[in-house]
Amino acid sequence: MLKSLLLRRDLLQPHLPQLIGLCTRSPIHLKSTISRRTFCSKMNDNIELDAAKKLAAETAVDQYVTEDTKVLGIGSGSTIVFVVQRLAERVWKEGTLSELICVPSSFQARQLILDHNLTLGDLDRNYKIDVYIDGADEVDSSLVLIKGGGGCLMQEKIVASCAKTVVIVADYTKRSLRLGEQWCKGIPIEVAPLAHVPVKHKIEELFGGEAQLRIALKKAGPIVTDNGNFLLDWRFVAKREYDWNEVNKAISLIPGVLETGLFVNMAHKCYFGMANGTLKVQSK
Ligand SMILES: O=C(CO)[C@H](O)[C@H](O)COP(=O)(O)O
Repeated sequence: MLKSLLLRRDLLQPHLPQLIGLCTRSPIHLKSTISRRTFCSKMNDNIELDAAKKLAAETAVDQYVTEDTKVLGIGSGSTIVFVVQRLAERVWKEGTLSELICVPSSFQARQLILDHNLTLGDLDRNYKIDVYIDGADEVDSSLVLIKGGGGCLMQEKIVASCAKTVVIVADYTKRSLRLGEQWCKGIPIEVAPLAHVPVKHKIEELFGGEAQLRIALKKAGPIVTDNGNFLLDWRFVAKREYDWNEVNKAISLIPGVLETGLFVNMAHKCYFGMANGTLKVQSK
């Protein structure tokens, strides 16, 4: 039928505009146009986000890592990749920072240090850290951080606590006035596996909201941290006023809680790469 129609082009010709209109308006066509557009705008968002991360990361490295920096703590996440790349450039292309030792805060950070041929340190030998650079999931106006979206909060907090200066690098989506404005996945809390249910209920009773066990995507069951523990993501009550210092202390005291993803009074400076290619710096 189609073949015979195509052969009679003379008959089809006058109706072509309507036919084309029909085709372009068909739901399937519309759907694929929309999904192509969504795909493209997601791609653009990612390119913009990566540029913002890179700018924040490179500026922090260039301003905070000098020949006097002997030991540097390396955080975890996607922004940290740009930090390590810039460090490798400084060491291998520019021939500087030859004595720099890097202390990792996770399996990922350790791999990054090794992959870039930087000198790997550890807290046994390098427990005095000059500068710690890390990303964050959200940073409020007082530099209180939510960390642990990538599941590495416990080692991150330990390494950060050994540093004289803690510098945060992030893209513009992490910047907020109040916690919860940007990051809606909750505050990560690392717990001993056998305690995940009692800890969940205690947090909810004390502070409201809901604490959920983090489930793996490509494995059946919960996410297991680098330290062999589970994670709860506590979605607090967004409208409630919390004193994050007090909340952090209270949650840390619950038996079975190993660490919280609330970093209070730890960060000294935060570099945000903005969507328009500029940089915003926030200090204590
Ligand atoms: O806390 C972290 C990992 O546990 C990361 O620093 C945080 O999730 C930010 O990651 P990214 O740089 O990918 O946005």
